[in-house]
Amino acid sequence: MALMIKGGTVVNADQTLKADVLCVDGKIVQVGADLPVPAGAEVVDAGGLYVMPGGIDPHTHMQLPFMGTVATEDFYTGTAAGLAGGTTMIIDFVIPNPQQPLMEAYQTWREWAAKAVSDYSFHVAVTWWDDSVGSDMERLVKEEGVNSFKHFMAYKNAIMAEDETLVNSFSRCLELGAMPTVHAENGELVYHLQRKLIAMGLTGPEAHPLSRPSEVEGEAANRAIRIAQSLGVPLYLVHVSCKEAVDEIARARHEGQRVYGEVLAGHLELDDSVYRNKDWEFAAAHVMSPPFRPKGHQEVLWKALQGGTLQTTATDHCCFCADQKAMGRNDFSRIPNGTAGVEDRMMVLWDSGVNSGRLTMNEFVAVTSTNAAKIFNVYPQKGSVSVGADADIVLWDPAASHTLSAKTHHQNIDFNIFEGRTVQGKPAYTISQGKVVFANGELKVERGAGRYIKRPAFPNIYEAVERYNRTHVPVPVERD
Ligand SMILES: NC(=O)NCCC(=O)O
Ligand SMILES: [Zn+2]
Ligand SMILES: [Zn+2]
Repeated sequence: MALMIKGGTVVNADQTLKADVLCVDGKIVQVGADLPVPAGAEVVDAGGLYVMPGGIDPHTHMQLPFMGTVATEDFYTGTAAGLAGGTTMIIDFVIPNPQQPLMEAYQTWREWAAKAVSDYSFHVAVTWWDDSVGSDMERLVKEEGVNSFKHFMAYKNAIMAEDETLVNSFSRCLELGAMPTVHAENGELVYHLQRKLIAMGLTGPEAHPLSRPSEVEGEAANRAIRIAQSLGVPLYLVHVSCKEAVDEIARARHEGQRVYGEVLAGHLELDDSVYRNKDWEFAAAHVMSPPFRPKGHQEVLWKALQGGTLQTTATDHCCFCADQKAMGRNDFSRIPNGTAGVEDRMMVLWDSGVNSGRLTMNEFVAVTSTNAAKIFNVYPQKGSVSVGADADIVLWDPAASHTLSAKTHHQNIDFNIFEGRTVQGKPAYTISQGKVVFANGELKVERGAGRYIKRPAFPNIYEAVERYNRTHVPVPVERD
């Protein structure tokens, strides 16, 4: 099946050029000026549009069982919503219960994800430790194409990884050529502050950010970074939300450590005043962790993204509706944590990033797609409009505007944290595996068309990591 994208402007992370793009059987086979249209090819007129790599959201939680309920967005509805927003690949998370074998959890998530309509991949969480976990990590890397492992430093009495687990798992990641990632919040402190606030009579959503102040994230970010430094392993911090964590990443990078950071569209745009809204449901709908931060942190995050301290953008898409949020009516610590955004991320990033002059179009592509593809080692199969790449493409209309709203979005949730915001710049067409799956506001998706994408271990930074570690092996002092 051939698809010709005619007359557009190709925008990659490294260059912009006027070119046609020919896709055959799901791959890009030609990029160049005035390409002839093969007989029988479908033609899409990209005049006035930017032809960019489809977005990669490296942090989603479709149908996650969490805090006594299950996220409403599943792999079918969630990947469809992603396509409507120009995101053609997600990296979701397998999260085993403590003591559950990693392979068993992985198989469960693979079954759940079989209905996805766009390509997807998995990070696997390490929530506990013994030798069998290390063996399963090896199988996941070598047989299943998993090259990143997640560690929740928060959620005590549930999925929190203790320091012992972090040290063992990070070391195993180094041996296997995988990337350790962390949700950086000091779970012990969060637990303590939650109990203290409730004892003081603060039971509403306004207490949520007070139980997880930015120093709680800064401490955990520093701890994870220092553990990674001691072991000589690279590290990726998910949903970096505050100045304290940015400062730790900047310092580590300044000192030559390979540390990467992700920021969520929500953390860039919203502040913690949402939790003090008089409407309980509105405030609870914003409960996610780390929480939205006091005014000032957003600009720090934007500068860190612009300056390269943070490299990727994500959503942490994790949908809970009003009836689920109501589980925490009398105790904010029981409000299921999570907000949506997989459909909105690219539009918000374009509007606040490119339209404001914070990001060039090429930088936009880097932070919404290419950098994630590189860090998680699927580049240039993903994250690039180039010959040989997967034909996952978004045709972006910079002139069109769109109002983000729960009334019109495709996300399976009754709330939108960007409700009512009108953005300029949106996908006119989304192409997945060489097929038009979203055009002029209409989705044309096929249940199960999404493929599981294997991500090989030892991304190219590992060449340098291993060489560096080899030249820093301690040697015993020779004595008589
Ligand atoms: N972020 C959030 O509040 N929910 C999903 C789980 C996580 O990523 O921490
Ligand atoms: Zn998290
Ligand atoms: Zn998450």
